[in-house]
Amino acid sequence: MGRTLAEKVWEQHVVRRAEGEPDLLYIDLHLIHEVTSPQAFDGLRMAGRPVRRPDLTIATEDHNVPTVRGPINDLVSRTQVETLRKNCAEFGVRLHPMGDAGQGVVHIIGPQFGLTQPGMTIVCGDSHTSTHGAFGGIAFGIGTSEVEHVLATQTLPAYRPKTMAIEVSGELPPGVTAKDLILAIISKIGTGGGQGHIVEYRGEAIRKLSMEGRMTVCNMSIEAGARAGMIAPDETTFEYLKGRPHAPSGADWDAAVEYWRSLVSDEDAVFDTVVEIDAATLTPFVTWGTNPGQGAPLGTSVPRPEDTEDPAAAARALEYMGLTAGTPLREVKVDTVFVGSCTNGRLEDLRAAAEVLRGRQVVTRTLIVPGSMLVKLQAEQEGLHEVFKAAGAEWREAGCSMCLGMNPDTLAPGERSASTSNRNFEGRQGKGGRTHLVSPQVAAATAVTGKLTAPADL
Ligand SMILES: CC(C)[C@H](C(=O)O)[C@@H](O)C(=O)O
Ligand code: SF4
Repeated sequence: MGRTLAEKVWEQHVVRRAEGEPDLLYIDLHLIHEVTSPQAFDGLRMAGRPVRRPDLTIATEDHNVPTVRGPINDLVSRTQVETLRKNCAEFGVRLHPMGDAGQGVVHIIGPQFGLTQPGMTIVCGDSHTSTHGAFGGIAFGIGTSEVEHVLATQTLPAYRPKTMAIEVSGELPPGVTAKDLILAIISKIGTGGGQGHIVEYRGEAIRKLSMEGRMTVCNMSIEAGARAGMIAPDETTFEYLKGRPHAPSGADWDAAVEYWRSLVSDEDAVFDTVVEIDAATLTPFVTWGTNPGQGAPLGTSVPRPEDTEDPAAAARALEYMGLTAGTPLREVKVDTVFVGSCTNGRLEDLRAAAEVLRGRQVVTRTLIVPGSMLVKLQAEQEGLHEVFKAAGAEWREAGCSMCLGMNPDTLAPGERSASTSNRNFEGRQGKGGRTHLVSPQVAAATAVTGKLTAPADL
């Protein structure tokens, strides 16, 4: 019987297998940030162990950094960042600190450096590690004790998840993005729909996505409860990687591409679960509730709880969100717009937002936060920052920013945002803050009108 892509990559990395035990997997790349690594390094120190493969370990500062640079005033945040610096210096781990040209959100910098490659196993103490699966590897988030295990041994014990295929046929209509697609998928299968599975996104619409779009889709796999998301590598992947600092070159490149081409699910491979979606039926999609599965097409209205899968949860969500069933989503007023995060903080996302904002004015507080300092530099080389500033938006330094309230970029209680991030949980962007997840295009159009809006409405 044929094998799925996930099975191929997994089998390639098993260093020990025993009946009734998790497989011991070799890890090709370990990404680190300040929030989930301190205790892991403490554990190593106490055991008197070094980092096994500092050359396969890379760290950045992202969650706690202020995007208007200056000292970190919050004590917990400052301690986490200082601790990361000390740990990386002591254990010989490459770190991209605040102020460094390579600094950025952990899931943006891996691909940008060409560290993230097809067929790899990639882990990080962070749930959105699934982003890296866009290159055709197995990438997933791990807990702090697992971070310690990987630091010490470059391996990880793990049970092999089941496999799920999400087949996206047809073509996304104009104005409909990868973000709309993944929000629609999560609202269809639910926040638990992918549980216990590695999802492989397949089909014509996926093949047509850019690497940035593929990363947006894989990023949010975790919001559907999946262990990981992945997309088989193809010419789009190779083109993106070619020439990046850590991509192979010369004869090594040719050999790598030859291997990478084998990283596809076999024709006769059998998935445990299959979900089918027709891309042509999709329209811009927004969330109305307090989990990423509570979403609807922008052209519809806030649903009645009794018309949803879980009426009690929907009623609670509407209460928290301050929304009334039946209100057209286009009538929902927003006071803050955030474009950024590891979901939508890449150059393509900023270009899309700039295209909408060019020659227009924002009426909301609007934060445009590049996912990495390299994205910032590239955006500035194209003059995108001038477009944002002329429109009245704030142009910031790289970091997680308003994706979550671990730094000064937060919503005040009762404030409502249109946000290109990936989680709309209660208090996610600040205590009492209300979040609508949207694409960069919808975020930018919303900034112009002050209500949830698609560019086509302008
Ligand atoms: C802080 C970190 C552990 C967390 C995660 O695991 O995803 C964060 O990045 C998030 O997006 O909620
Ligand atoms: S940008 Fe948001 S989702 Fe991504 S790592 Fe940072 S906090 Fe997590």
